[in-house]
Amino acid sequence: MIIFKKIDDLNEEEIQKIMDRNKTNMDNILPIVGDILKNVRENKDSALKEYTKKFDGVDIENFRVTKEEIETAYENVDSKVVCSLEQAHENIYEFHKAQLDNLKEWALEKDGISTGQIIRPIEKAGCYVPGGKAFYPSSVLMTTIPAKVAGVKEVVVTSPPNGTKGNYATLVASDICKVDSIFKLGGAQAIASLAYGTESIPKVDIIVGPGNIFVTTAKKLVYGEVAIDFPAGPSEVLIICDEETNVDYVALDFLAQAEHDPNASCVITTTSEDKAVEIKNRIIETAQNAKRKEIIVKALENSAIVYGSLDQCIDLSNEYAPEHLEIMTKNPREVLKYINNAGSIFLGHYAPVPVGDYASGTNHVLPTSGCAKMYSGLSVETFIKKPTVQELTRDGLKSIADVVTTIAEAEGLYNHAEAIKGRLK
Ligand SMILES: NC(=O)c1ccc[n+]([C@@H]2O[C@H](COP(=O)([O-])OP(=O)(O)OC[C@H]3O[C@@H](n4cnc5c(N)ncnc54)[C@H](O)[C@@H]3O)[C@@H](O)[C@H]2O)c1
Ligand SMILES: N[C@H](CO)Cc1c[nH]c[nH+]1
Ligand SMILES: [Zn+2]
Repeated sequence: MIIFKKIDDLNEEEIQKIMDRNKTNMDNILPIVGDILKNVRENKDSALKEYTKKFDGVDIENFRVTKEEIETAYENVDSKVVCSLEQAHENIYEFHKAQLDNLKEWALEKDGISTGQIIRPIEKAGCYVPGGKAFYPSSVLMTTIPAKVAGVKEVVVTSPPNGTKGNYATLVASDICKVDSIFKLGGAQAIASLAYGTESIPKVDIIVGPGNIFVTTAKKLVYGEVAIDFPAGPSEVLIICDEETNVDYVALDFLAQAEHDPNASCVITTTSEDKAVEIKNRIIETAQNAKRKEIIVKALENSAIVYGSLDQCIDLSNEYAPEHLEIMTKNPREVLKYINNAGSIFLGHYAPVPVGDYASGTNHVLPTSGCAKMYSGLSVETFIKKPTVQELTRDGLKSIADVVTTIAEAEGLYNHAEAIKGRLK
């Protein structure tokens, strides 16, 4: 645990340490990822093969998953898993369909000037599905369902090959989601291939999905060449507690996030020192016998428990802008009124993050490392463009002509002014 302290006693360095969570030293990562991007851009499939051998230990001839591989995947996945993926699909689809239904085209009409916004999907989306320290068939659902609901024509998935057999449940989830193509390819090289295109991998218009530091850095570096969703790196949770909070639940939820990655981070804020001590002891005790203990112990090092007034807890949470925020206080809806920055918010004692990770319907691809200050999680809107439209009658043009020509001439752009004047002669 990096910090266990009263909020009032935190110095600037300690606050910064909490806000920085797991910030990896980018001096080491940037050159590695930069080289990967350059190599893939220049050498395409041959570079992809080289990196897949180097980082995933797999010799690969064909990146594209075949029909036969999908059939084999179904044979190897428990029918209960298939059913659960289908049920989760239903809930996630329903939630995202509601997002689409609430996205409206609209128009304004004023003095012969009609303006408005229309809605159009992005045409090609690449969905990155992680597969390093854990498998993420659920991320197939979370990335491809909103794309499909938005009306994206071509939705492709890439995920690390994980041995020659691939990750069966990821393939099954992709089939359930009617993904157009699936590729056995992970890491920064997968992001590069989707950004630039190779002999095997199509260039896309937007790349979305979570991933480790290599994947997230690659996404940031190809931004501009393609659209990206936002940085969705190592998982994090901040839990706001008070005297009423059940400490067992806090410990469980802490571990559920920590098990994702040694770089995952968890912050607990609570209203008294006694409660903070109780929570700390319970977390340490629970971690002792936890599965995936090795990862959890490392993630604990990126974590903090702090205590102060409820207002201070809320302020700290807003400043931290967590990927997931759990409010396990007496009146969570009251606290919610003051929350400004969080990727996804879980209220009360019976809404642990894993329900949103898998099946309640909300999306689990969420901004990390403070990006919830400026981004929302993945949604149908991520895959939607909103071109503006205008149409003017002659009278409409007349009514606005003076304003337009005056500003155009003030900018020295006389031909802009003429485009108006020439029509009204
Ligand atoms: N924020 C979100 O919405 C969200 C959702 C789900 C998961 N996650 C996070 O996604 C991450 C998944 O990470 P992961 O590692 O399990 O899977 P991953 O697929 O992101 O990364 C695995 C790939 O990383 C590459 N790689 C590994 N070591 C490398 C090295 N030394 N140099 C270059 N490339 C290397 C390999 O190519 C490998 O295929 C976790 O941090 C998890 O917390 C975030
Ligand atoms: N908690 C992760 C987002 O940080 C999402 C996830 C997928 N599977 C399990 N959990
Ligand atoms: Zn999770």
